[in-house]
Amino acid sequence: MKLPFSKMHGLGNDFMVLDGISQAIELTPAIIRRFASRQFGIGFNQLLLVEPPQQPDIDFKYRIFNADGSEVEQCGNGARCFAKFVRDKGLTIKSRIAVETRNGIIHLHVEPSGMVRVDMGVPILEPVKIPFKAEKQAVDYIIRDGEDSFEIGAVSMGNPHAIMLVDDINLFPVRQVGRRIEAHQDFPQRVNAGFLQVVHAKFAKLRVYERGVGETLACGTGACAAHVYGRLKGLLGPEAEIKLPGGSLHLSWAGEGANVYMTGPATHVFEGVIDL
Ligand SMILES: N[C@H](CCC[C@H](N)C(=O)O)C(=O)O
Repeated sequence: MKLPFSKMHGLGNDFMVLDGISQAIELTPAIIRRFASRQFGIGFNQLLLVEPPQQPDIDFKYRIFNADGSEVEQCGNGARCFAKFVRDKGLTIKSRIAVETRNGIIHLHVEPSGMVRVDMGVPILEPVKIPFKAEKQAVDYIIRDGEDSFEIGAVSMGNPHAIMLVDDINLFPVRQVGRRIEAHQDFPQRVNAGFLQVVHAKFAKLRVYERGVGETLACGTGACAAHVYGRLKGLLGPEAEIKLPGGSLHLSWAGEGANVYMTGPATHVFEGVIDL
């Protein structure tokens, strides 16, 4: 079977995007891992599968799979690319799109500039819902790993994030520490590990070691979670630019109980066909 796909990215966080509306597609974790391989397949951080909605008044459903084949709840950069994909493919003419993911409904607005503003919903801070093993909800937690202990924030944007403040993201051993946090026993579904350097109240730098992938050039939900943690620590204001290695996102969060808004680009790279 020939499988057409679009290759896209959001600030270098790259995706294989599939239209599961015009064609029925059955994927297994092994197939996803093969497609994700940059030597044996297409190469991507996540695979996005667009499907018909299952709820009324919702335009689409989209499913998200990490390069290791695991299906996850949310993807911020992916949401922006999804919005561009469904419009470019003529699956909708709307510029305001409601989409169902594994863990909630998000609302997208494709602006005239082509930038996409995503309402990512209300961040989840209750440990059991992240999920994260903690006695009670707090701003900061200490997790222990062998001889070491790490101070982190824990936030879910539908998917789990641990965020650590660092002095200089370019000098910090993100991959070594990220790998240990991703697999830490206190996160029963593993976790995305963000490393945040606050420059001032409106600007911060971030690197993310993503669950199921490793370090990526950008992580949209990671930027949302980092902004929330930076706000809770009193270090970031309600509007902030967060710069990742692949580029910058604009974040807006009024505070606890409010929705997080993320604005950024979505880029189409090429169309392809692969043998399934
Ligand atoms: N690795 C993430 C999913 C993709 C998130 C990231 N690519 C984004 O833009 O939010 C997880 O396992 O929860």
